[in-house]
Amino acid sequence: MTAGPDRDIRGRGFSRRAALQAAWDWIDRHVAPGAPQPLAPAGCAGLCLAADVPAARDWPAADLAAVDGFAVASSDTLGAGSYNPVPLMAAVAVAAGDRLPAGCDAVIPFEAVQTVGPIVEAIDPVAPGSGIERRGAWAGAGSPLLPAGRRLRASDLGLLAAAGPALVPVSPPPRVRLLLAGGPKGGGADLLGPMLSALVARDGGLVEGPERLPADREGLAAAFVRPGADLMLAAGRSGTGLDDAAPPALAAAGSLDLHGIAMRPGGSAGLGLAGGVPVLLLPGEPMAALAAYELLAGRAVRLAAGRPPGLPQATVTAVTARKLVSEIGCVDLHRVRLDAGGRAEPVASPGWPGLAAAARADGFVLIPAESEGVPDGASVTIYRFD
Ligand SMILES: Nc1nc2c(c(=O)[nH]1)N[C@H]1C(S)=C(S)[C@@H](COP(=O)(O)OP(=O)(O)OC[C@H]3O[C@@H](n4cnc5c(N)ncnc54)[C@H](O)[C@@H]3O)O[C@H]1N2
Ligand code: MOO
Repeated sequence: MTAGPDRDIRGRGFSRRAALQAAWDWIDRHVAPGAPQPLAPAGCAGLCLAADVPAARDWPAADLAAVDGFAVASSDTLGAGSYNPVPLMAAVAVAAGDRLPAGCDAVIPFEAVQTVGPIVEAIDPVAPGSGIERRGAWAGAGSPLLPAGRRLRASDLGLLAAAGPALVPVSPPPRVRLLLAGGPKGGGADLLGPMLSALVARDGGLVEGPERLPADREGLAAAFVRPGADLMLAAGRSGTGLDDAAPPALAAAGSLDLHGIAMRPGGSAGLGLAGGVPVLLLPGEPMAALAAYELLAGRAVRLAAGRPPGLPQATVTAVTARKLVSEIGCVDLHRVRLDAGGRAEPVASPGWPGLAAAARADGFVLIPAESEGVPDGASVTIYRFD
């Protein structure tokens, strides 16, 4: 058993750690986006659609010229050829984007006609629909425009202005309370506030804090039960030391459902509920906090924001320059850099702390729990830090 709400493991150490997959399952069961809000699309860049959005009207709204030339009835060009120019008495000069005049069903580009004085002559027949954009060609009223879950891109805002409804249902950004428990020891600077705030914002959360609190069980428990947050992250004092107040504080405020996760770095992370709100406990050691954010907390923030739960980093495949050793039963996060030959070279072992090593790395490779690692020359997926 991992520590439950009633068992204080301070001074005893972890007897067993939960599988990372079990922590993901817990997050997927307990975290959901907030009720959809109808918002004007202009303010929705980066937010996620909470439902499918169909086109509200035909786009284009009418048949339009797609080229600069002469709008014609295609039947008027029948039999035209360079030896049989056909005068087009009803041709109307149009520019691309103009509404097609009544009675016309094609546009002949300037290059495909000859003019004799004021007379325009077709030197080739045109098919109906040639040189035009039909009404509803890009989207017909009621047809699917954007799917639920879509994180709105700049171009989507254009699409919605063209053919979407006045208001779209979006998942509101979750309010993420960021608590720093205890802070750095030995008078160092706080690294976790800036780093975790940026990560939460990256994943679509609205940061409340960071709030610095002493490593005190009552004070932390009070911060956990305070209403107003959709999700909470508490970083620092998450381990098994005598000063590690965050796990017992969460147990007192609600429930400590998992503590100790089979991953490196970040293995002293935990999770539970306070006042019905999911709480993630992250280690204080900054590299462990980064790993636990990426592998656990980030998933919760993205789900709460209505985003896909998987890692958001761009990936690249590379061949290892050296063996990546891994501990069986534990997901290992290897910081790697790409060497001059484009090969993945480890910069530090998963058990070695330090954010400085992350700064020297281009990304990370994840070795699954069942693997002893990968040999040199093997192909791996790198999640890029940038
Ligand atoms: N018996 C065992 N001891 C430890 C284990 C274990 O499995 N058995 N795991 C180790 C691992 S791994 C880690 S990681 C740490 C986790 O420690 P905590 O989460 O309790 O972290 P703290 O005690 O708060 O501090 C550790 C370290 O981090 C620095 N820190 C904390 N907050 C900040 C901050 N806001 N900004 C910058 N740096 C911060 C702090 O100065 C400490 O150096 O437990 C091991 N022990
Ligand atoms: O939580 Mo500790 O890395 O396992 O660095």
